[in-house]
Amino acid sequence: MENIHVNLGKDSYSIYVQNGLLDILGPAVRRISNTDKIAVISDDTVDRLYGNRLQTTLNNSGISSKRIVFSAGEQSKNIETLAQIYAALSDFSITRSDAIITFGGGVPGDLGGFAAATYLRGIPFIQIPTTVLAQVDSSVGGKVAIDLPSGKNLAGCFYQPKAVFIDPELVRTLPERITHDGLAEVIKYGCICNEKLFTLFEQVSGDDEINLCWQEIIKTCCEIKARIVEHDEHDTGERMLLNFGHTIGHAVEKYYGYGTYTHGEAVAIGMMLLTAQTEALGLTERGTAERIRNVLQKFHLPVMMEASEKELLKYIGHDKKKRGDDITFIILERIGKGKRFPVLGPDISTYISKGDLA
Ligand SMILES: NC(=O)c1ccc[n+]([C@@H]2O[C@H](COP(=O)([O-])OP(=O)(O)OC[C@H]3O[C@@H](n4cnc5c(N)ncnc54)[C@H](O)[C@@H]3O)[C@@H](O)[C@H]2O)c1
Ligand SMILES: O=C(O)C(=O)C[C@@H](O)[C@H](O)[C@H](O)COP(=O)(O)O
Ligand SMILES: [Zn+2]
Repeated sequence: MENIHVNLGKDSYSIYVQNGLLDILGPAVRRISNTDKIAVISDDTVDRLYGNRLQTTLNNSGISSKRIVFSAGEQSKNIETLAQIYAALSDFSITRSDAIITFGGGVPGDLGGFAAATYLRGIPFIQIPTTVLAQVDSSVGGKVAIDLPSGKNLAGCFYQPKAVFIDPELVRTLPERITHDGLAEVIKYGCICNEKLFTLFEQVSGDDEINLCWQEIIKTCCEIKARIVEHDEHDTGERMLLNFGHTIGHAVEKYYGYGTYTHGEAVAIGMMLLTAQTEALGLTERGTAERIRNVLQKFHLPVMMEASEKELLKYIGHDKKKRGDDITFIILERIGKGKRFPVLGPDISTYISKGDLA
C-alpha cells in the first residue's frame, strides 16, 4: 500500500492510498484508533453509495459503528448540522477513547472534523475522503471548520486526523461536475509550486487521460500538501500558498449562496480573475492568465462571473489572511511559482476590480 507520512511530531499520521481500500481498511482502523466503537459522519449520498461497505469492514474487525448522516452539500456545513452531530454523538455515548470517521467529500471532512475537534474537547478522528477534492486536498492538513452566515470556514480550528485512507476507485461514481470541481484544486497545486503537474493538464486531451494517472495525481498532491503543512501547520507563512484563488473564491461562494458555485469552481474563478489582474499590473509573467484559462476551460471550470465589486469586497473582508485592514494575496510570479503578496487595505480593490467583473 502507498503510504505518505505527514510528520508533525506527536500529531504525525500516514495517508494510505490504494484501490479497493474501502473494503479492507477495518483492521488498520482498529489498530490506529485502538477502539471498538466508532461514529461515522457522512452525507446521505455517500452513505447510500458506500455506507454499508464501510460498516461491513468495521464490523468484521470487531468495531461497532453508528452512521451519522446529514443532507449532502455545502448548505449543511453549518452550526445547525453541527448541533445535530453533537446530539448524535451524545446518543451513541462516544467517549474520548472512541473515534470518529469522516466519510465523504470536503463537507463531511470539514464539518465532521470540527465536531471531532470540539466534542468533549477532542475525539480522535480518521478521514476517508470520497471526492477528488477531498482526496487531493481537504482530508490532509487538519483544517476543519463550518461556514457562518458571514462567510466561509469562519468557525474552525487545526485538528489533525490520526490517518487518511484514500481509495481512488471511489471517485468513479462522482458526477462530472464534482470531478472537475476537485481538479481545480489540483490545478492550483500546479500553479503555486509544480509546473510539471500544470503542464500535464495542458498536454492531456481531457478526463479520460487524467483518469489514467489518477493515483499518481493523488500522491503528488498529498505529498505537496504534506510537506507544506509540515513546515507551517498553522497557516502563518508558506501554507498560505494553498489559498491561491481562495480570497476571491470564498467571496464568490458566499455572494452567490453556498452551493451555487462549488468550492472548486469558485476557486477557479478566483485564480483566473486575480492572475488576469496581476499580469496586467506587471506582477505575473505574461501569458500566465491565458495558460490558466485554457486549462480551466478544458475541464469545464468557470473563468468569469458577474458580481458587484462592493459585495465581493465585503466578503473578502472576512478572509483569514487579513491583518487589520490589510490582506496577503497569493499571486503567481509564473506557473509553478506562487508567492505571498501583502496589499494595503485601500489598494485591495485594484486586485479584483477588472477581469470580467460587472
Ligand atoms: N480542509 C481543507 O483543507 C479544505 C480544502 C479544500 C476544500 N475544503 C472544503 O471542502 C468542501 C468542498 O468539498 P467537496 O467538493 O468534496 O464537497 P462535498 O463534500 O459536498 O461533495 C460534493 C458532492 O459529491 C457527493 N459525493 C461525495 N463522494 C461521492 C462519490 N464517491 N460518488 C458520488 N457522489 C459523491 C457528495 O454527496 C456531494 O453531493 C468545501 O466546503 C471547502 O471549503 C476544505
Ligand atoms: O489547507 C489549506 O491551508 C488550504 O488553504 C486548502 C484550501 O484548498 C481549503 O479550501 C481551505 O479550507 C481554505 O482554508 P481557509 O483558511 O481559507 O478557510
Ligand atoms: Zn480549497
